[in-house]
Amino acid sequence: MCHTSIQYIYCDLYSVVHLYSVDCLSHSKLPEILHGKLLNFICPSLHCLLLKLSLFGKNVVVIMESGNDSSGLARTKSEQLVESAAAAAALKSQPSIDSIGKVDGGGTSLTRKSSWRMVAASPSRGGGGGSSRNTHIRKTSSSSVALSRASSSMDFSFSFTGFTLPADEISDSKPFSDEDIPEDIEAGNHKPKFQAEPTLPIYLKFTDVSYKVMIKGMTKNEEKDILKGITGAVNPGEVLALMGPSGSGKTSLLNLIGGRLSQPRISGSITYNDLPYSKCLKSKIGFVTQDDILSPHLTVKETLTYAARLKLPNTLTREQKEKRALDVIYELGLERCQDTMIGGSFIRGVSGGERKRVCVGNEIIINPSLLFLDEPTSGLDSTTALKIVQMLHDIAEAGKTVVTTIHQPSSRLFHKFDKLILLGKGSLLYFGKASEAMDYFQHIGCSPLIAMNPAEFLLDLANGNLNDVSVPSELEDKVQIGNAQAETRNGKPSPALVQEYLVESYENRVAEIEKKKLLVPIPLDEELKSKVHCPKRQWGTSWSEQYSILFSRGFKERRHDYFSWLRITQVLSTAIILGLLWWQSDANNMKGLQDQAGLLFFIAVFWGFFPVFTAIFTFPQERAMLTKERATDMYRLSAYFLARTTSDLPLDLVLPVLFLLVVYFMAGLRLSVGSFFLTILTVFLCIVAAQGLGLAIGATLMDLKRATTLASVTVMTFMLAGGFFVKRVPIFISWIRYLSFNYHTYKLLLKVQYEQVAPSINGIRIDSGLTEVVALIAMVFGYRLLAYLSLRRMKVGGA
Ligand SMILES: Nc1ncnc2c1ncn2[C@@H]1O[C@H](COP(=O)(O)OP(=O)(O)OP(=O)(O)O)[C@@H](O)[C@H]1O
Repeated sequence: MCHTSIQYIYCDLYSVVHLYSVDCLSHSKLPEILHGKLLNFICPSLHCLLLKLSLFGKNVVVIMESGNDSSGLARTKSEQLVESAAAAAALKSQPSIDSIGKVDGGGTSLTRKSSWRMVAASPSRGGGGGSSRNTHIRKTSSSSVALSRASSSMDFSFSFTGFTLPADEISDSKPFSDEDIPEDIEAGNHKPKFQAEPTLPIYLKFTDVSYKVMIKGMTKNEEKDILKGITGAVNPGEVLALMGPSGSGKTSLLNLIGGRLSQPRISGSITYNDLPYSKCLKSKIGFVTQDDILSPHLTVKETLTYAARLKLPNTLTREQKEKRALDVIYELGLERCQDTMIGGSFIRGVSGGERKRVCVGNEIIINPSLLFLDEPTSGLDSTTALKIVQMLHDIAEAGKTVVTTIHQPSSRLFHKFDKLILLGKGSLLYFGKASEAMDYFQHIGCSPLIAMNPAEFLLDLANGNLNDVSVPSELEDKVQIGNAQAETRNGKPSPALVQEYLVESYENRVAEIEKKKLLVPIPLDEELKSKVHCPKRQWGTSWSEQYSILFSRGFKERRHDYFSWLRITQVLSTAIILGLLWWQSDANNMKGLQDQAGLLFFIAVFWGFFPVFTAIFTFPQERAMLTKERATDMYRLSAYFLARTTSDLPLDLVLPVLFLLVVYFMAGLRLSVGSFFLTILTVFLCIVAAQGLGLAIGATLMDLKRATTLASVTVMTFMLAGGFFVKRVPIFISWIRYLSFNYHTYKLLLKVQYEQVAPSINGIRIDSGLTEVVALIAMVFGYRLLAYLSLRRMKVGGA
């Protein structure tokens, strides 16, 4: 029976707001529903509130839903809505909100707690048409979008303090339709193409996972529990969210189940298709870290193209790989910024949301079976965050398994997760369907008393904060007994007690059931299952290809360095000052020769000093990137190492040539082509040897402070032992000069200039120079080998 035509706004207390148009309502128990809802609202266990406002002559109903109890859970949202709408129709006869308050005496608390100030809609517009459209009850996913669209078009804002809508626009507020839903957010409209390609389904299970770390103290070491017996599972097609307060262990758990931690203090079982972690999983896992690890000087397109070329298998051509990168750019909506540099602390680049999407793109480019993300939405506005979570949803829908940590999602985000793990101080407080989390906590006596985003409510609980949350009778008893330790100032149980209660409740009611569920074998045939296990690593491309891609990437990354006017000016100005000071020096007399020897020693020191200090930064600065990329077996370390060290060589050649072109001729050094080129060659050898030392120190210590301290001591020692300052070095320390590249360079430079002038200069004997050349070449390779071995022993996740 059609009672009325009414448009109303449905709001769940998690701030999801939906507009509905309903005109055909029938319900035989309207008064009961009304009374029930209002009474329930006053009781903590309640879930629905109806208000009717007669404002500006319009019939307006707000329905707020604060979660479901167990019976509510069984009902669908649309069923609840039909009930609510029916109640709304009944309310039409009620004069005002005050009269509702009088029904149960709860009006005061109702207005105080929720303070919905004004909600309005015109019955003539929303429901007046009597068309079939008006009887349609929209599904929740699109309706939330509809409201945001509707709210902007109607110019009202929504918050927990209510809506505000200019009175003159109330009657103009138009009902929304399907066309109103923005394309980019509407679920399912934006299906990724490549993500739909079939991948190996991976079922992830983890049972009783514990993780401890050793904290080093001044006097003794202490063991700290980071995770305590966490159990959970996630299947292909699902998004599992890890939630909890800061420091609760989300990242640690994500790293553990993502195969990124391999320490002896880990216990429990983690399986992928019922098999343990194996190295070949690296190429099937995408892992988006909390910090965006990207090269700031590459553009979005370059970043994704290099990732595609390195990660994708050789079965694809270069063009296909580049096309895949473009597909990812398109799928992630990065077309507009594809030629923008990523940027960093000192260079303005893409926005935070775009950078996060590039990070995600970097990982999904391989079409991974398992995708892990650490706080992919932190620092983003709610719309961008929603886009990212919607994207995760799409990825999961394509058959991937997605696990993400999330800090404080909005209610819209929260509803996009399939499963939820709630952690509190490393303990499991809840594992199960995200949609059932509120019911579970209501079931154990913790219900929100006011409008609350479920995520906020859950985080409050995990923090042990029961403000605006009903206190379970068990805890109330403890407080009433007068246990001082259990009570806080406001008469609420202490956070520690709340957490203890939540952990125990989960252990007693759910944990065992969930563990039993995990014992059920996964529904895959053995052959498919075993594909997660293979004895050998799988590289995307061959060694030579990896080398050439990394060389080209390194070259592009540092192109700004190569043509940095600052560096060129620095070198040229030093050269000019030297040239002026030693202007046309004459080596034919003893004083002039002594002066020139001083210049040659300075050249040996100058080109020994700078390369050490620039090379020191190489590996510590790239450590995060290297660890991230090596953790996914993107390339071999040897290919990276060689590419990284050789891609710097062009600059290392250009600058000393410029320098010598100025100094050599201004200072009037030996005018012969051979001498000039031998001088360049000597300086070049010195640079490459010194770089090797810098690389070795950086790679061994991986800490810039310690590395620069060690380097300054070493360089100073080598300089002092270089043969210019001290002539008579005590025998027991004289060996040190043979380690000094300054000494060998100086000796070679003297030889090139004066081999025909004198048998020894400044106490340094001029000989064939072979020893010096061999010593420098040995340093070039020896220091690099040391650097390489140091990098090898560097831990990468899951290696
Ligand atoms: N290797 C470690 N050594 C010492 N403490 C550690 C180590 N790893 C983790 N912790 C500690 O374990 C706790 C959990 O850390 P984790 O990073 O997993 O928390 P989180 O929930 O991800 O926090 P956030 O949301 O702030 O990122 C923290 O107290 C952290 O200090």
